[in-house]
Amino acid sequence: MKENHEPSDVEDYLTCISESSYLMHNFSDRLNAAIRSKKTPALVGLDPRFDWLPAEIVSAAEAKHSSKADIVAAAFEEFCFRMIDVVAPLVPAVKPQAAFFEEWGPAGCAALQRVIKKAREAGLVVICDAKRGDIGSTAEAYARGYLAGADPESAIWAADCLTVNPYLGSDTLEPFVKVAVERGAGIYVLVRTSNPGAGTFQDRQTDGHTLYECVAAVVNDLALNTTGEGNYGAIGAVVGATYPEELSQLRALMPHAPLLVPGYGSQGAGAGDVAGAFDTEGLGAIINSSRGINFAIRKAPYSEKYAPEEWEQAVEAATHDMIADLAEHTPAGNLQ
Ligand SMILES: O=c1ccn([C@@H]2O[C@H](COP(=O)(O)O)[C@@H](O)[C@H]2O)c(=O)[nH]1
Repeated sequence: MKENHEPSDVEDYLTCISESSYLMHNFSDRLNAAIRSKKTPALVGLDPRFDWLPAEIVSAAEAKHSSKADIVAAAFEEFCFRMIDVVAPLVPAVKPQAAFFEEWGPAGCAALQRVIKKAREAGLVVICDAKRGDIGSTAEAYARGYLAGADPESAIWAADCLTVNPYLGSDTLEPFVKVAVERGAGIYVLVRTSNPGAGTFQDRQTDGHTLYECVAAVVNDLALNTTGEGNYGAIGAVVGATYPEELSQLRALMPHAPLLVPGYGSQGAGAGDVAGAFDTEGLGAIINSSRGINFAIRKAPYSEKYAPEEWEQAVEAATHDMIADLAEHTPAGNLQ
């Protein structure tokens, strides 16, 4: 693939920044240190859904607030804070899903901001899943707003990393790459998503290559040019666990890109499906589960073992089970 990828301004730009001292704060180096320290690539998504929240959290929010948006935002914040308290000792990173917070306007956005801050203070790497992307000059505003990287004071949203939509073209990735490298932050570019209709556009072929392979080639170039101490760059790829063959193919096509792999658990993928995402050390990928951890109490075996008010114990047990599952069935076992 790489030989078909035409040189671009992105590459010229990367030649300049590759000597920058900012690379000492490389996102992948920080993420891999966290993965090694927790001995697992399990990533907990923070996807609060009001109808599924514990009753005590909802009643406490209702007692303090009158508008629906304020009630929901307060409940989301409390739920996520308590999720963070449970999972921070166990996993390297969390992924708040911005959509659930944005739905509730300014109150929801303020809650998201505090959740990100709390997660960072708990020592977690924070990946904000907001799937941003726009023409270059606008993309830069997104990048400046979300990407704080090594210094949490450098951006309002203060995330370590942001998910990015590449549909507008490789030039629109440039501002994200620039800000990420300057601040020691990272981005995960959508390459092969986990949804059932992912292939509608992503599998379309041009000159014998699918669209997702073309995006993967660009991502790997960006990753290669933003490596720090280790093999992986600050620019990674989102690749769904629900397409295991493509996941293994993309691991090989993007040897320098860290992978963010959603689809484990509630979307049906298991540990065997994500084994191909890792290198032999058990690095190179983080595996996300959101509903399966957040709302473990709603499903067997946790619903049988714990009372509804013991939902945090269910979260803890589900996180331990995911960690053990990945350790047993994937190269992540080599981290133990
Ligand atoms: O291809 C993609 C990209 C992002 N997501 C997001 O990940 C979580 C998955 O949640 P589960 O409850 O574990 O299914 C969610 O926030 C999605 O928006 C994805 O699923 N697939």
